[in-house]
Amino acid sequence: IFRQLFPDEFQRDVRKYVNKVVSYVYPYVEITFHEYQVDTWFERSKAFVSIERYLSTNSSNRAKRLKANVVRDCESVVLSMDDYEEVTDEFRGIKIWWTSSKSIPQQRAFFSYRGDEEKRYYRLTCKREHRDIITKVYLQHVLDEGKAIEVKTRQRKLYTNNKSEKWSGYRRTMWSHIIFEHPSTFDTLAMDPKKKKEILDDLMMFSKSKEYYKKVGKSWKRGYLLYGPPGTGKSSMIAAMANLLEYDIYDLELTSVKDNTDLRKLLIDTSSKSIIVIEDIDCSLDLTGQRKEKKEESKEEEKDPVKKAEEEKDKKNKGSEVTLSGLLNFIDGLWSACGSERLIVFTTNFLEKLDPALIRRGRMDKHIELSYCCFEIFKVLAKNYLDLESHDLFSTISRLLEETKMTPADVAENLMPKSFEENAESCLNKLIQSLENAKEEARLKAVEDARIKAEEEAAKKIEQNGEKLQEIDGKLGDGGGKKADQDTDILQVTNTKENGVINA
Ligand SMILES: Nc1ncnc2c1ncn2[C@@H]1O[C@H](COP(=O)(O)OP(=O)(O)OP(=O)(O)O)[C@@H](O)[C@H]1O
Ligand SMILES: [Mg+2]
Repeated sequence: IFRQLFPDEFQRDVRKYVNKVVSYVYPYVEITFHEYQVDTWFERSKAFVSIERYLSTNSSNRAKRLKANVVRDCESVVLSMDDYEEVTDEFRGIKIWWTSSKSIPQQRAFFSYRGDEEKRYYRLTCKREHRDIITKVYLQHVLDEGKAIEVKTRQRKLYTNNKSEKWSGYRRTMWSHIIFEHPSTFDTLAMDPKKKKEILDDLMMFSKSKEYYKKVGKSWKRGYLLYGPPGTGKSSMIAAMANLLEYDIYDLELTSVKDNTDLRKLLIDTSSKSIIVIEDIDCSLDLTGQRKEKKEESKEEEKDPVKKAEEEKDKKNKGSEVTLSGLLNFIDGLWSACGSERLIVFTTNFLEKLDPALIRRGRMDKHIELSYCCFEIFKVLAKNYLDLESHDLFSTISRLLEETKMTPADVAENLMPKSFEENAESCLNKLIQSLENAKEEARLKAVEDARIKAEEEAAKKIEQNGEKLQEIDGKLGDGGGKKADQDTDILQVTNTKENGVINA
């Protein structure tokens, strides 16, 4: 009626004054939280995510229309407020209204980008007189609660880094992830119980030492170096650590990182409560080699410029230019202090191949050796795989494990039933057979090695004796028969090749 009765200009003026009067007497304050902020529009606003979580737990039974998200592989459903829904919350006797809404763009551009998608937001409304307590106390409470709920309900993720070249452009992602669902735990991990307890205590202590690290002036992170032959449980232990502490895993593939700067960017983009893993660090990059190469290069004289350009091009194509110093800075440089509660884990099969600087305490605080299967490890595996705590065959297995080396992976493989006919005893017999085979193989190998060694030594002696012979020949030749006659009465030289002994 208003629109029909009054001309446009008048309507505009009336609206302006009505708004002024309303804002003067309107007893409420409104605060809006957008899903995407202007400066970080490739990442959802953390406040928005926290509010979403908070409202979904605290108000979902009051809202009438809900949205459902299925998490953890269809195991549970998380409900959140649907768009244009309103719920009320109460904080210290103050009533707060939350509405969820979205602004829809007027027209859609042909090329879609974040700017023309629907923009969701939450709006908080409260009475004006409560403004201070709401902005200073209540909002912090909502953010903290939201974060705590996230920790409780979050799906843990396993990340891997994308190749540096793929980072550019809109929605750049340095890390790709899948939901982490490895079943390994410290219960299923077979290792010496004493050692296991020590590691468990160490990890639990770390996760509860926020204040302690602050007090001693260290950033809240810890380095673990896991070393041992293939198949001794290094990767399984990382999964068990992540499951114990409920951390995410960042599996860093060094060869895909272009240079030290990109390595730093990757580090900044990792979240707290995570494990950064570099597997087989000795094979990832020839870090020490690169250091030598650089030294040699600097010594070289001026190179032909064409050759130099070609070499540089080659280097670029080769991929990673990450250096040892870049990696050292990654672990405990100034940038490593960003974020907190992080474990850095390296694994290697060859401890001796690593640069001492890389594994010194402070960088890799705890060195854990995972080695061949002993009887203690076997007992855990037998319990896990066959539900056996004792058996007559255990003593034979114990003796054989002392006499031969077998990795826990091999033992586990033998203990696993392969058909419905197999039972615990047949699996144990299978293991005994494998152990005996391994023992026999080891014996034959030792005999072969000894034979090769003896041959090498014999060859070496013959060579040395040949040299001695030449020396004596020389003496005889130089001084003439006379001198030799003075020195020796009889000189008889034989060289028996079989035993490499010289008789002179
Ligand atoms: N200590 C162990 N406890 C329980 N299972 C183990 C253990 N060691 C090995 N296994 C079994 O062997 C398999 C291989 O182990 P894992 O991948 O952890 O070895 P790894 O030490 O990481 O080897 P690599 O050095 O080759 O990466 C796992 O699937 C696991 O089932
Ligand atoms: Mg492994």
